[in-house]
Amino acid sequence: MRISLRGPFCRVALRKGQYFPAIIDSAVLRAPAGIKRKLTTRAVHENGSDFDFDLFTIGGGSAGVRATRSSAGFGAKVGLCELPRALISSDEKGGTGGTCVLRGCVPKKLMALAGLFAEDVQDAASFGWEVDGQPQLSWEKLQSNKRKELERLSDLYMENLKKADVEYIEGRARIIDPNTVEVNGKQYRAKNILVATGGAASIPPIEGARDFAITSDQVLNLDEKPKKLVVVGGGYIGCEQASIFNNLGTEVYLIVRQDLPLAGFDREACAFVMEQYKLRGLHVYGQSSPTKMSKGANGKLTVHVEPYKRDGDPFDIEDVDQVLMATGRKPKTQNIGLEDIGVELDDKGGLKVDEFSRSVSVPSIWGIGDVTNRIPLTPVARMEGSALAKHLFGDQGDVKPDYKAVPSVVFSSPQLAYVGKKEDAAVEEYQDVDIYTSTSTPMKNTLGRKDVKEFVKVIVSSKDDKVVGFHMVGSEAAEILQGFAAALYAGITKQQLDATVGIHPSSAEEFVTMIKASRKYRGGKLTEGEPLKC
Ligand SMILES: Cc1cc2nc3c(=O)[nH]c(=O)nc-3n(C[C@H](O)[C@H](O)[C@H](O)COP(=O)(O)OP(=O)(O)OC[C@H]3O[C@@H](n4cnc5c(N)ncnc54)[C@H](O)[C@@H]3O)c2cc1C
Ligand SMILES: NC(=O)c1ccc[n+]([C@@H]2O[C@H](COP(=O)([O-])OP(=O)(O)OC[C@H]3O[C@@H](n4cnc5c(N)ncnc54)[C@H](O)[C@@H]3O)[C@@H](O)[C@H]2O)c1
Repeated sequence: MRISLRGPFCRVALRKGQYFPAIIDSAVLRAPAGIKRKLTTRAVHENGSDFDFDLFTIGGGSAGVRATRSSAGFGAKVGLCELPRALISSDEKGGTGGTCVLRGCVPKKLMALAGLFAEDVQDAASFGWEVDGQPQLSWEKLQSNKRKELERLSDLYMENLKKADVEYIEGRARIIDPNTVEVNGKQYRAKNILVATGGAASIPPIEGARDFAITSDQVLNLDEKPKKLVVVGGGYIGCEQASIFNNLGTEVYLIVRQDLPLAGFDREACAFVMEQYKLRGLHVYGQSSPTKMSKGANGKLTVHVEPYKRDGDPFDIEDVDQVLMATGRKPKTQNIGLEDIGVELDDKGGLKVDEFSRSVSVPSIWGIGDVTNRIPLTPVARMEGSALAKHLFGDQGDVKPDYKAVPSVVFSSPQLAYVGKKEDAAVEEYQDVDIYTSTSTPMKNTLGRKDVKEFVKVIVSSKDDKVVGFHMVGSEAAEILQGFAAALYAGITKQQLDATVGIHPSSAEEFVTMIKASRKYRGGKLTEGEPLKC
């Protein structure tokens, strides 16, 4: 099939600097029918000069790669610049695949899976398996196999970009003017510049932290397994890493500023997951924050912890091998030229964009993924990338990212997953709300670790019977919640949920078998059931 482009600038740049008459083979470009609308404006005259690219992307992480490949799929001429590869990131090092592939989701999940085998061995004994001696973990083998897999994936990302006819440029990009990017001393002109530079760990000004503590990049690449680890910060990274190392046999101390970790999650689910962490031997200190860390002559660290916004005694954690600062991440918007061309940033340094991901101050600049400080998750970064490609080069008119039902999971042990509203937010928004909860022992644990429990919660807006939130704490919560996220997106009612036949025996069936509400709110006030204690 062939498609023709119309208009005065009816030509197409298939390779940088090479222009061809406007008949292109859509099979090569994989462009769906009817994409002509925006391609007629691609890589052509503006201010009297040709552009090298329709779109130039800075950053080859989840966001940048998706936007770039999708744009190329629509027939746009696209370039992408990424830093040379390294597992520990810096201003000069990065690598295709970005945080998710090289120092985020993927290595984290591999490490989490490694830790779960220890639990499995424990559970297997209650099913009659006899394992001779204590199973031993080869740290070196785990790290080396993990590294190979990350490199394989990163290479694959690069190959796929090249297959999609994207011009790949390795180096550090800097924006020179609203349509020019410089890499390795060479300038590239682009009609649109996409900033997808992600974020980096931020370390608060705690005495000794910059000298002695590590970030998530390093904790995923340690040469030796720490015997004793202090994790500062009760967010996603803090809870996941604390849990992972606890499962791998490290003595772990998790320091959390609030009473409960995971501030953005449902309080009842957080209280439940924290009990499960403690049950597995994790030391959790709530309402606490470290104020100092120092290194002794034996190379071991001491962490001084003070109560946070409460009375209480300070204490020291001694003989510590590593301190992980999991205290949040900052968008990477510095030293790439944004400030020089007047690109507006938000108060946390994120690139300020409108609902279509366009910079609010410089129209040729676009931003997606973690750099924009919206929802810093890989599937969201990808969704923003797809939406942008459609918006710029597709045939569906204006397209914006859809944040209607973004599910989220903490890959700790157990996992905590949710989609939709948490209880307090649902009550505030809908006023009349029914809460259904259930606690159970997973079948896998009925013969052994009986204190391992799972928790599910369904939140319903009672006026229209719509389910507005699903929450789960459990070993398979991530796998189970994905389907319920689709149901929530589609607007499922509680009646429809009740009419759904369960899968028996499973943990998932709890979601479709809860008949009686645990609590009810009317007019924003609790009218039935016990108030929440957390
Ligand atoms: C430890 C950890 C675990 C995580 N786990 C999960 C998870 O389980 N699930 C989930 O959904 N999300 C997870 N995340 C979040 C997820 O990794 C990010 O939301 C996602 O990677 C963001 O993608 P991005 O493309 O916006 O940024 P990034 O993936 O960070 O990509 C940005 C890229 O830009 C490059 N770059 C920066 N500056 C320049 C420059 N000047 N020139 C050229 N290139 C440049 C960088 O090298 C980098 O490769 C995790 C994050 C961390 C840190
Ligand atoms: N499974 C996942 O999807 C996953 C996993 C990891 C990261 N991520 C993404 O990456 C982002 C960053 O993760 P994160 O865990 O670094 O950030 P976060 O914002 O989730 O958590 C940071 C935590 O550090 C605490 N903190 C900050 N300063 C502190 C101090 N001085 N003392 C004690 N505690 C302090 C905060 O209260 C907060 O609880 C997340 O928002 C998430 O979107 C996702």
